[in-house]
Amino acid sequence: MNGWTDGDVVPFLQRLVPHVGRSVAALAEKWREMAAADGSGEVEVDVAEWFQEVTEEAITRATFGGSYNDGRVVFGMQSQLMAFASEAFRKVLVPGYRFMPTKKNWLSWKLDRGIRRNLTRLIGRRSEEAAAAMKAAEGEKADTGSFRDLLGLMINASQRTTRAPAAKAIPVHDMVEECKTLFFAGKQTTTNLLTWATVLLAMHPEWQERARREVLDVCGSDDPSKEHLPRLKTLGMIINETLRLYPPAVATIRRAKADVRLSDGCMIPRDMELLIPIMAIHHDARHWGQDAAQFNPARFAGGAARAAKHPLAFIPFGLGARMCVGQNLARLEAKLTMAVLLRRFQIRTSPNYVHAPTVLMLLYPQYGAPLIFRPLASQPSAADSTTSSSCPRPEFLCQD
Ligand code: HEM
Repeated sequence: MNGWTDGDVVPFLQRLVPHVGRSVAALAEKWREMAAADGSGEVEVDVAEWFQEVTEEAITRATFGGSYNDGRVVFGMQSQLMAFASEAFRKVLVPGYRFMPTKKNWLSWKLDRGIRRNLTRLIGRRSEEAAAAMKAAEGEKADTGSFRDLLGLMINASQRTTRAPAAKAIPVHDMVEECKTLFFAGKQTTTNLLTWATVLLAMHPEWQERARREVLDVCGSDDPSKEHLPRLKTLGMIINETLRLYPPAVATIRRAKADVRLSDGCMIPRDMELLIPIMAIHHDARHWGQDAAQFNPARFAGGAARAAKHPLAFIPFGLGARMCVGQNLARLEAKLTMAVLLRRFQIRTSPNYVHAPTVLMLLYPQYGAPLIFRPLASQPSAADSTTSSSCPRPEFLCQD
């Protein structure tokens, strides 16, 4: 998936802005109606649950683009499968249990077959369309290489390699697995980022107010567009500080390709697996100073690389060749979601909120994230939406 350039990624992400913006605005509208229906004029929602809608829509659009409706069916099935997997993860592991013909296992197998069948059919149809487009473009300077969605990127790469004698096409099976990986890697991680960022805004009203003022200054009476997002610097700092304190992926793994001797004399033999403890590095006072455990977005004012004493002390998306391919999409979703919500609501923690981060593959709030949303007096009209026009600079790609 790493064969894309900034020239491909920027327009691709920009096209997603209106879709993600609309889905957050729709969510906010539901909360506003719920608040209006309640005598108190405010509403308590568990954002850890509700944000799932936003991130599922975003990853489905990013992966399938024009085939969104077909993709939605597939990812709907995968969502159910992931719910079963996370339930199983909470239980005691009984070796071999997953092969037993229990009702849940039957259902999981059926869902898995359905996902593969639907994806294979979709990939077949899209490949035929891409081949026809490529044929039609032969002899012309048409750009069939640029992509509108991630599946298209894979299909284009496969079609190009089919024509290059030494290269191999990407097998359909691999494309199916890549689509499944994108959903798995992109949905819950981003839901957790949105959740922790909103919780932190609720806990820190001074930063919430600062971010809201910035959103109103930059966006005026409009909902945020792709031109506005790069200018929301305070929000960028808040998102980075959220990723530092509550990195959704708490660790990653590497295997040494060769013997390596570290500067302190410690020897890492070839093939040894190393756990990179992202969360621990992010909380290490030697890198972040004595306030390492405190929420202080200001530490990111000079950019992510200069926030800590060591430039690689901030690695929420990993690093190197296998670094997360979805980080710009995740940042875009987070900025857009926070900006849309801050324009509409005052946010505070509910008395029912218990601060208990826990690791269940990812970093979750153990008892959910019930927050209280009070609609602000001046609300954007329903007709307001995230609009698009040309953006000169690929600033989505910077780490703020
Ligand atoms: C806040 C959200 C996210 C976080 C914290 C996150 C974190 C990570 C981390 C830590 C890795 C491992 C990198 C390494 O080992 O160096 C990774 C890999 C990956 N992520 Fe993300 N991710 C996020 C969102 C996404 C999204 C939205 C997508 C989908 C577009 C995505 C797709 C992937 C893929 C495909 C890989 C494997 C890359 C490879 O092995 O080459 N991630 N992510």
